[in-house]
Amino acid sequence: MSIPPASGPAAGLLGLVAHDSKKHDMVAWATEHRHVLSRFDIVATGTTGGRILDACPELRLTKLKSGPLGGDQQIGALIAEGRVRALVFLVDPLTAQPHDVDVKALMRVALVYDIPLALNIASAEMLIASLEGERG
Ligand SMILES: O=C(CO)COP(=O)(O)O
Repeated sequence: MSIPPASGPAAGLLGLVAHDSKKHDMVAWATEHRHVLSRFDIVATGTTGGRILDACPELRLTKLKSGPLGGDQQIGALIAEGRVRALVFLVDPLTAQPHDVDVKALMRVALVYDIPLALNIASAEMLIASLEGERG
């Protein structure tokens, strides 16, 4: 993986992650807001990132490992390093995840470092509206 350095007009990475049943919502959200997302360097778990890039190939998005294979932990590590500005993590509350410990750890580290964390589309809409306003 090659994560861009933390500098430039939109410093700080955006993290994008979605469980399988939420990937369609993530792609629709990213497509709708691609003009805002294009101002940022993005990191995403592998499958989520691939789906977003299929729809929005212009985005500066680094695909990490798939969530169950350590991708959630990679994003958590970037949060702990102070690299992540905000995280959209569309979780499936109705399906057990084999890597539930990783899911909880990612949410927990986002809380520990007090970064904006959107766990559903309603919150993701508010988050992106805030980013759009900030960045003009
Ligand atoms: O499992 C995930 C988040 O917990 C997401 O991983 P993928 O984007 O690789 O499906």
